[in-house]
Amino acid sequence: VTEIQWWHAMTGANNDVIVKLANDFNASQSDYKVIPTYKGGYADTINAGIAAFRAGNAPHIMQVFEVGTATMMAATGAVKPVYKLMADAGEKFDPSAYLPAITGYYSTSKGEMLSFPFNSSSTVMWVNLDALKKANIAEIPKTWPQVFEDAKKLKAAGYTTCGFSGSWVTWVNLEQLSAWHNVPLASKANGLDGFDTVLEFNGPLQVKHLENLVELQKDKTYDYAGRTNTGEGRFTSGECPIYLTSSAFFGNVKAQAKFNFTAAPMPYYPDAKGAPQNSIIGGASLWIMGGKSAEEYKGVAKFLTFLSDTDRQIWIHKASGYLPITKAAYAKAKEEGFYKDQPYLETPLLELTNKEPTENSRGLRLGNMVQLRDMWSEEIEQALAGKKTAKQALDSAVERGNQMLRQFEKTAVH
Ligand SMILES: O=P(O)(O)OC[C@H](O)CO
Repeated sequence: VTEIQWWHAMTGANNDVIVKLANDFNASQSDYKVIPTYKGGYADTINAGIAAFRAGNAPHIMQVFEVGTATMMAATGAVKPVYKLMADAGEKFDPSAYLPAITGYYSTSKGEMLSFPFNSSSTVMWVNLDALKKANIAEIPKTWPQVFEDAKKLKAAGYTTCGFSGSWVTWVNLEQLSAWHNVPLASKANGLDGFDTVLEFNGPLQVKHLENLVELQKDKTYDYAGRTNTGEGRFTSGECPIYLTSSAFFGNVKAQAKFNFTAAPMPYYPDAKGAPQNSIIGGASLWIMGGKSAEEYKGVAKFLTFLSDTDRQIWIHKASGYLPITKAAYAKAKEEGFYKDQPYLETPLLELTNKEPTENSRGLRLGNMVQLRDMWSEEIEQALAGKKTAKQALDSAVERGNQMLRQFEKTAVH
């Protein structure tokens, strides 16, 4: 049996999904064995993978979050592009079978798919419906001003430590916020059109949004919940009744929340022209590492085909809240009437396709993004702590970030 190592970053309900997929694949044939290993959060996993590659013992398959895409693309030689893998292995593969909003993120401008879009998500607003009832809020808020107003009512109704919050602070409040309002995060289509991109997220919209969060943090109408998704338990425990994070929070919400819930579209500022635009994807894709044998690659290719199967895609979608990645799976989920029962699982798909994407909403691809996000988070934390104004924090995040981007341009081979 040829072993295939799969490093991943999934915990909770989504870890169960990974383990079941590997077990089912292993049971379906006897030539290959996929062995999944949890390597920590997304940042830990990419760092572990890069270190392992340098030491000559990289896994075959590595799950890399969407913002690690530029780093992986620039790592020529370290990776085997998916389109090449499938062709070399003689595995049937049609890139047009996948949803374009997803594959665009992971393909070259020529449409060559570099990584396999395994788990794509988008940001949604998770809502505790019982809490809304308790606070006499009749409608799910659609705009940011409504969220702020409702969060105050929720606080008064007993949710004293957190009216609303969210995970992945930069993803939600800078990256998705910018796309959803059709304003640039960075030039050159947020870096998709070239590594010589400059950050531009210190504009009026982003500054105003951060000012609002800073103001509401003072009495915990908003309460910061961290740089990654470790704060998500604050929604399922019932502490924070409105919570913006990934659609892939679904598995844990379903298993843990003892209240009625839904996932609504991200709020928008009604005075912003053109909002809401469309959201961008989050989640991760599978990168195939370089330097493995033809036999091992054959097994990896078969595993990617196994993952693309329509019914399996629907199962992943229903179990996790990640998106069905193929057009066939999305169409079948609709036909089955699935979204009539659970409309909230279609929310991220409707956001992604809300309008034809613009230069500001096709996606983003920035080098050193793991480090960028950490630094942006640090600046936002300083503003929330009252050590800097929102404008100062975002100006500094842009300036420091541009230096990191120029560093990436100098050192990356691309
Ligand atoms: O929780 P996920 O897997 O949907 O990922 C959320 C963000 O996109 C991570 O960068």
